[in-house]
Amino acid sequence: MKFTKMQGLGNDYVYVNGFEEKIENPSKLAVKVSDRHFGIGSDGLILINPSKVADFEMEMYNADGSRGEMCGNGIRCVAKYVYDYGLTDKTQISIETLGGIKYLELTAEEGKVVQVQVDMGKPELRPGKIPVIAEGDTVIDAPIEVEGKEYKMTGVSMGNPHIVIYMDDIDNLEIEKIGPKFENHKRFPNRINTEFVEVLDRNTVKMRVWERGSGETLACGTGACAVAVACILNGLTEDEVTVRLLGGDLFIKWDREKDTVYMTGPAEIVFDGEWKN
Ligand SMILES: N[C@@H](CCC[C@H](N)C(=O)O)C(=O)O
Repeated sequence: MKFTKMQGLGNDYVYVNGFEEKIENPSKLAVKVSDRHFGIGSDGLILINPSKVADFEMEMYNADGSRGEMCGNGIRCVAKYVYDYGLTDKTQISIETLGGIKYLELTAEEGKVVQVQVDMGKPELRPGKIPVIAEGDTVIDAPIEVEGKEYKMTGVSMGNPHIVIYMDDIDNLEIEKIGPKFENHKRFPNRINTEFVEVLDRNTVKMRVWERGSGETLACGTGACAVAVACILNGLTEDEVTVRLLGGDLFIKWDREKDTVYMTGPAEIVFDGEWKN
């Protein structure tokens, strides 16, 4: 099986061209290839497939083999893959995901994509749609008890489920201890991606993420969008936010008139390879 290892701000996946390769059990393959000792090493697996309703389809799996509806860093890499490897010559493309069809604008230099802007769509705030078990129409600054401690969460779906938790010092957070407690908390029927956030100023925030199905990653695109939406809803930032992640910065804008979120960031190819297993 031919594959390409790609990363967006260090959030790395194994990409397989579904036009050429037929994968029988992608969930099982995701677990194998993601292993950083016995596999290729990645946060998961992404298949790039033909689509009947868009230019391409992105089929995304986490490192534990579970399916993710959307992947912000992954979708920018899919855009780079299809352009750089000649599957399209368009710089405006659409990609079908389980979280809806996304529209992307590619910036290319000397025939290679260097940056991608993604229209990530409308943030979903209704608890039942995220899903979060909660009373009311939204989950904004709402209490949640984890391991005997009360936190305040804001819930947002960007096609996949997120909660945002504000903290003073995320650098010293023992995320591998607390992350799984949020991920598997009984109030999240589909588990949850959790972003831990420090607000730096009205246009800049810093975050770490514990991803559903993959653990701590260096960046999460849908997570950065959820964080920007949460910060704006909580009155902490303006509508344009630079989100500082462990792997680098993402630029997020919530266009309130169109009620859509734009994410801009890089995508890179690490290497091509052949999987023999
Ligand atoms: N890293 C991704 C999100 C991947 C899916 C997520 N773990 C889930 O299960 O929803 C991103 O960049 O958005």
